[in-house]
Amino acid sequence: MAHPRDIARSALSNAVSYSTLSVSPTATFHSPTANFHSPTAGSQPGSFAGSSFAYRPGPQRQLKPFNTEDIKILLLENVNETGRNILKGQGYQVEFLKSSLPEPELIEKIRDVHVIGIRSKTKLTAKVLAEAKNLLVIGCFCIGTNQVDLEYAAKHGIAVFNSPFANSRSVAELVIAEIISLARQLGDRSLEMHRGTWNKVSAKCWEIRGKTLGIVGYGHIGSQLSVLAEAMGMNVIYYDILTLMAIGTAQQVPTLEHLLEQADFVTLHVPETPETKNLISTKQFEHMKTGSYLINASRGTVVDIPALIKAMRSGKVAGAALDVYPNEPAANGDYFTNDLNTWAEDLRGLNNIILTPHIGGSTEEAQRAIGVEVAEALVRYINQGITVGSVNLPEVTLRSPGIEDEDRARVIYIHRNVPGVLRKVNEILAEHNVDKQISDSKGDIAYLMADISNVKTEDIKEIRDNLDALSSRIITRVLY
Ligand SMILES: NC(=O)C1=CN([C@@H]2O[C@H](COP(=O)(O)OP(=O)(O)OC[C@H]3O[C@@H](n4cnc5c(N)ncnc54)[C@H](O)[C@@H]3O)[C@@H](O)[C@H]2O)C=CC1
Ligand SMILES: O=C(O)CCC(=O)C(=O)O
Repeated sequence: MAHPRDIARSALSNAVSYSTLSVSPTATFHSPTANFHSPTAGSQPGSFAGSSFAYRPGPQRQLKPFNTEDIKILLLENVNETGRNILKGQGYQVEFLKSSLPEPELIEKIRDVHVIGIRSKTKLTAKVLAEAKNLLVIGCFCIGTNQVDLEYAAKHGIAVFNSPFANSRSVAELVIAEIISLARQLGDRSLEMHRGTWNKVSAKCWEIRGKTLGIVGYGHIGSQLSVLAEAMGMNVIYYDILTLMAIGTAQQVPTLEHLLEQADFVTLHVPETPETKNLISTKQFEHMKTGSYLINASRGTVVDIPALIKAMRSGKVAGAALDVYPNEPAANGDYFTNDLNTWAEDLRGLNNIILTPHIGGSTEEAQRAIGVEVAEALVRYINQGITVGSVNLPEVTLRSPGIEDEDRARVIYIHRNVPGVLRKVNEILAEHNVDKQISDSKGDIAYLMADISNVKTEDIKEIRDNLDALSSRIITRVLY
């Protein structure tokens, strides 16, 4: 018996209507530049703002198997208007909420939608996704994707996209500000003045010139930070599980301990994974230099906060800046207290600690660029089935048929990666002319895309039904 998800999705891909012709859709495979300022560019159907790679010059047909207004999108967590405008410009139904939702409300809403857009707070667990019977695709309007059960999503043919580096610069700049602020105890001095106290001190206040910055995780953010820190006269060392090319005169060190023993400032830029949980805990604080500083703008689980509190009380750590926490409030105005994290009051009572509400990527430039990048990826996936940039499905693309190419259809078949599938699929497609075909796999999941010609509207149902009947099938979509 067909799963309700499949029936709902089938309803979309069975609707037989040739879509209107549009201007040339081109593809953006790189983050738009950070100074992208046009909230409306790219909002017209089939055009993509900030495109850096147009893979077919002439006019192309926009492939859609449905009426665009049937597509329901839920955007949570105040997704930037650049993204909202692109999705609305396609004619999709877009519901926009400023905050994340408690799980019961999320489950209620996710049942109904084909697309969900989130940022870092909304947890799309297997339990939540199991209720999302219509869901085709998830857009994470941020870098991190740890909040989504990527494996469950892939196994159920739900694509996940993110914006891999549009906010990296914003995070790196925040960290530079924090390094100086901690070295000069700016947070404490400012707080004292706000309370009416003049406290002019130089003891244990330092220049950052000549100090060593230890970067844990030398990816997009870590390497960007490396450049900025060197420009300010710091020596940079980094630790990463991968061997990575050093930028400038930075040096990779072989172990985390080497880094902790040498660094005056330790800053964390790793993803949330089982390996990075409590990456910095009691043992690691022991390795740190007395009077050094810790900055965490990665994920809250990476630092053992009770251990940090002890290390700061003992003077081992002279200051810290935290932007992320194991449990974060759902919305602005909510409280950050012991109800959320049992140690919150102790943390707030420490000296020289900068606490920010997960604002590392919160700049106008970053949010605008992320809005464009993720919304464009969603449009490409919904309208053309292109998975380039997906974090959980194989990355597959084909150039779209031109407007003159009639009687064409694009078959998308997401399936379990088991032997013999291609043969069976090609038997089904054999009655038509297969113009182009591409297939790729990622672990247990494979994604096949074929553009076929010589297809009549009445053939489409048969193709779908035959593909749906294969035991390897996860999702079938036919776009035309
Ligand atoms: N505070 C904020 O607003 C923001 C926070 N973030 C967080 O920052 C994290 C890092 O971002 P990017 O630099 O863009 O990621 P990235 O993927 O470009 O780089 C992460 C680096 O960490 C390394 N790594 C992974 N596990 C490691 C381990 N156990 N030990 C040492 N190195 C390890 C990887 O090899 C990689 O080089 C994101 O995953 C996200 O969680 C990202 C953007 C904004
Ligand atoms: O600004 C946000 O919503 C989340 C930023 C972040 O942590 C990320 O991009 O991974």
